[in-house]
Amino acid sequence: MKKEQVANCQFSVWYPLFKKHTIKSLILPLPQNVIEYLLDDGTLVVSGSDNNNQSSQNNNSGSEDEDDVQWSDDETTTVVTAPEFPEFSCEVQEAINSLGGRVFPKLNWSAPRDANWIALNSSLQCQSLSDIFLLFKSSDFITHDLTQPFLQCNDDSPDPVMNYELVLRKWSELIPGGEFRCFVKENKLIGISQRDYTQHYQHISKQEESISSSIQKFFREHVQHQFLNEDFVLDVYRDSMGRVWLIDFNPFGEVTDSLLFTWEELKTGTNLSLQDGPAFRYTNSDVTVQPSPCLSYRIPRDFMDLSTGEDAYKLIDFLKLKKGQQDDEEDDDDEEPHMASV
Ligand SMILES: Nc1ncnc2c1ncn2[C@@H]1O[C@H](COP(=O)(O)OP(=O)(O)OP(=O)(O)O)[C@@H](O)[C@H]1O
Ligand SMILES: [Mg+2]
Repeated sequence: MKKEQVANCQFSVWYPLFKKHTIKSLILPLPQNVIEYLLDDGTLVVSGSDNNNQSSQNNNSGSEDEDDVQWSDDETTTVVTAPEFPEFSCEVQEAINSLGGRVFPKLNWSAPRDANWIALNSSLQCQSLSDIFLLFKSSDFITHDLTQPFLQCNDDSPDPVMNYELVLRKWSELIPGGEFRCFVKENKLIGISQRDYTQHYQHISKQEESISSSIQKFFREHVQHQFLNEDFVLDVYRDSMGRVWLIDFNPFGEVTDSLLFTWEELKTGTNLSLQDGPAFRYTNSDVTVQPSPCLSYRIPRDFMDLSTGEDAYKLIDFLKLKKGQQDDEEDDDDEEPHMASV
């Protein structure tokens, strides 16, 4: 995979060419100070959000020697305030409003798909810049775009000059069973995979032929020989009326998830008999339903509840557990750490 091929998959490169066939979107250049804020992995502070940090009430009624938890340390305590980007924020808000008030955010290539669990609505739907910042700052995919977009390229040409951009796409309720990923090699559509392979969708097996032929027709009429690379991966959506929409272009290589194919198959053509058109793969009913591919990016629910104080009983249990552990440690100091004694 060449750097140029990756660069060609940036949103602002393909969007003007395929505008008619995809979801309405706006592209805003990311100011340098916003990029720096996104890359700064200090405390996550998001401006414009409801910061109900009640000022810590220091009524030290409890005896100090009993509880030596240090909530603050005079030397290191600083008041962390969220940086403000008034001009950029106005620009973003205007763009969001003009797209109907709810957007799906991306950078040049990636959406923060690995961070949806952190949002209050557990979704990537955003209504303001602070919603976007919360997702972007929590996402490894966004960091990848910002820091090493050409990591897996194998040519030694200099890195293309980057102009980072915030992409705002009009929010659309896409039904996961309507999403497909298409693999294109030398401008030939060689494979189509159900995108959400963790689920079995009955309609896909029933309508296999009509889905495949409508995607092939869309590809022939609107995409083939019109994209800058001859090898690429195309994401499409087939709506309930049977109309096919373009969702995204991705590089043809390991940076892109090969879903129900392997990259070996796609690159060498093994197991793909292409006489009757592209190979079409979907999850069968007898395949056990698999976990969501982004699960590994989450932190355990308990940590979230503890850190937000969401579940007071959990916090009490946790403190009791800690206290118990401390007592145990005092009892047998030189033993190995252990989880719990039965
Ligand atoms: N405008 C939109 N409104 C609502 N949901 C969307 C929108 N665009 C995309 N999605 C959903 O988000 C998912 C990811 O979108 P997209 O493919 O643009 O992200 P990506 O970061 O490029 O993903 P990948 O890394 O798999 O290429 C899509 O599969 C779709 O379910
Ligand atoms: Mg993509």
